[in-house]
Amino acid sequence: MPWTSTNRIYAKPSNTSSGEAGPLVAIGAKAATTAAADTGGRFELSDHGYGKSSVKLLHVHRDGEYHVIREFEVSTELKLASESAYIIGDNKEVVATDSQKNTVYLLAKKHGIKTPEEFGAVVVNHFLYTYRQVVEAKCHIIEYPWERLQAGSPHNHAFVFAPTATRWCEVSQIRHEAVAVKSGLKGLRVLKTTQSAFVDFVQDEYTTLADAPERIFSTIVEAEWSYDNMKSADFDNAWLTVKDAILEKFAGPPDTGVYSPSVQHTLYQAEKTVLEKVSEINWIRMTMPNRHYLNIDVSKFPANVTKGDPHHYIYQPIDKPAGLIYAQLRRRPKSHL
Ligand SMILES: O=c1[nH]c(=O)c2[nH]c(=O)[nH]c2[nH]1
Repeated sequence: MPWTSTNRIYAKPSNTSSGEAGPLVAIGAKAATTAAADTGGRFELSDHGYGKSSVKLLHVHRDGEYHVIREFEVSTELKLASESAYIIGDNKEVVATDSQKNTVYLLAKKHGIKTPEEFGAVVVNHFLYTYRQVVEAKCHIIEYPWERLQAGSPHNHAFVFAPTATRWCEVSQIRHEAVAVKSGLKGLRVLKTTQSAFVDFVQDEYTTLADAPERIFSTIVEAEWSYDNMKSADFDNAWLTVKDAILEKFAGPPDTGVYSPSVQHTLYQAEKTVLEKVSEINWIRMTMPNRHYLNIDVSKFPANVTKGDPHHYIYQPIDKPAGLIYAQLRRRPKSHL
């Protein structure tokens, strides 16, 4: 799976007996020549990696009668210094994807799972410092949205699936570098029936859209962000703060709402709120597809059939196409003036 790794966050972990890798340069150099030799110099492997996808895992923490659950899909990926498995079919340095799956279960049993981000760091650290042939390890985790059942008061051990939004994270580490963590949410679908407009846009020979001073606003929000300092980050709190900031800037106060002049502006407001509220986040990127709900044009029908109860408004939901609107907001580097 094509992960992109970005900011390296905390200092590299302390060495373990098997972790340091002086000979890696030699192994890497040998590997680089393997493909070239096999193809007479015509081709080279420009990327490779392998792992186990979607290892499903339920973690139950039992503290007397009070139980806490978190359910995940964990994917692992390793990059080896050697290309030999690909080029000449030599598996002697290959940590089997089946072993990677087992490792996920065993690390969860050993360390528990406080947050997906911290568990991801445990997983990538383990692979890098157990196997000297691994040059890069990645872990992608999706969390299933279980919530404690409220039966008058919070239930000790029963939960309800509440898929408001899906939480995910990507943790990666290159040997001798710090862990990089990216967190995200997806599938946050929202709609409001007023306090949304889109007017004063370009009018030219390509334009048919009329100014809409009043319209439905609906979107399915995706957001991803990265942390400045993994050690001081409160990942659960950050995720909830991002979700709440998006909902607050989309919806506004319950009685009056908040006016949106465009999807672009609402998206920016949400990102700004996140950077103001969560100091550990150094950038956030959000995507808000504009899911259109069209007014039904009844003007061509006779008045006697279009006349109805003025409380009823009927719109046509449109799946495709959707507007695609995104932006990334980051902190400016501090000026040294
Ligand atoms: O909020 C919006 N932004 C746009 O850029 C756009 N374009 C469009 O057709 N409708 C909208 N709505």
